[in-house]
Amino acid sequence: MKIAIIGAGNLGLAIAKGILHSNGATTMYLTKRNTNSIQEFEKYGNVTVTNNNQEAVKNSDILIFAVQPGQFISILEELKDLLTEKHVIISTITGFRISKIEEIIGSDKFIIRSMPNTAISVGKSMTCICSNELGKKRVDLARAIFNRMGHTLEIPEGQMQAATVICASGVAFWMRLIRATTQGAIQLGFDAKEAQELAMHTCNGAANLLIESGSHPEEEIDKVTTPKGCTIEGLNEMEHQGLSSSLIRGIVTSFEKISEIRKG
Ligand SMILES: NC(=O)C1=CN([C@@H]2O[C@H](COP(=O)(O)OP(=O)(O)OC[C@H]3O[C@@H](n4cnc5c(N)ncnc54)[C@H](O)[C@@H]3O)[C@@H](O)[C@H]2O)C=CC1
Ligand SMILES: O=C(O)[C@@H]1CCC=N1
Repeated sequence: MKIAIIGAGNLGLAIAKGILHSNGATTMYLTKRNTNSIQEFEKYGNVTVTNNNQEAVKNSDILIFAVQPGQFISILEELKDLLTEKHVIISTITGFRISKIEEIIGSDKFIIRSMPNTAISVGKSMTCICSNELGKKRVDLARAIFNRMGHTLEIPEGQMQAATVICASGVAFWMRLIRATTQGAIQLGFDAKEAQELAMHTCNGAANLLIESGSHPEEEIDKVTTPKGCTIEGLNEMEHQGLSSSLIRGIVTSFEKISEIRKG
C-alpha cells in the first residue's frame, strides 16, 4: 500500500502514527508546507517527508487529504492533472461535499470521504466513510485501511456532518468529561495523576462494557444504581444541573457551525 498524507497537521499526523502503529503501508509520503516539525518521521525507513505534493501523488496510490477546508480547493487544482485511475482519493475535510471535489477533479475518480478522529494515532478511531458513485468500488479498501486503526461505519454522505460532530469533535467532548471527572476526584482527595488514571480507565471500562455486551447504557446504569444509594443521588443531581441537555445542545451547536464553515 503506497499512501500519501497531504497535509500532515494534527489529523494527518495522527493518521500517519496510526498507519505506522499498524504497519499499514509499504511506503508513506507526508506533506506539509514547512516540513521542519515532521522531519523526524523520516527515521522510519519507508516514510518520505516533503513539501512537494506532486511528488507524493505520483509515488502513491492512496491519497489522504487532511488540510483545512480553505486550503483544499487550490491543492486539488494543483494536483488534478496528476490524478489517474490508480489513485483512491480520501478526503477528511470537514463540510466539503463530494460533488464539490468532483467539480474540480471530475467524477471519473475514486473519491472517498472519511471522518476519522485523533484516536486513530493509537488505533482506536471511530471512522465514518462514504463515497462517490465510482468510489463504491473502493469503499471496502478504504474500510480495510481504517479498520486497522479502529472501527468503521459506512454512512450516506448526508450524515457526514453529524458524524463529524459525534466522532471527530467527540474526542474533545469526551476529554472534557474525563477532565471534569478528574477535577472531582482531586476534590475528593486523589492527587492529580491518580485522579486522571481513575477517570480515564473508568471511561474506557464503561465504553468497553457497551461494546462487548451490546447493551443499552441505561441497562448498565440500572446495575450500578443501588436504590437509595449514592449513584442515583449523584446522577439525578447531574441531570438537575442539565448534564444530558447541555451535551445535546453542544452537539447541535457544533453541527450548525459546520453549515457555516461549508458556506464560508
Ligand atoms: N483535528 C481533528 O481532530 C480533525 C480534523 N478534521 C479535518 O481535517 C482537516 C485538517 O485538520 P487539522 O489536522 O486539525 O488541521 P491542521 O491545520 O493541523 O493541519 C493542516 C495541515 O495542512 C498543511 N498544509 C496547508 N497547505 C498545504 C499544502 N498546500 N500542501 C501540503 N500541506 C499543506 C498545514 O501545514 C498543516 O500542517 C480539516 O479539514 C479538519 O476539518 C477531521 C476530523 C478530525
Ligand atoms: O473542529 C473542527 O472544525 C474539526 C472538525 C472536527 C474536528 N476538528
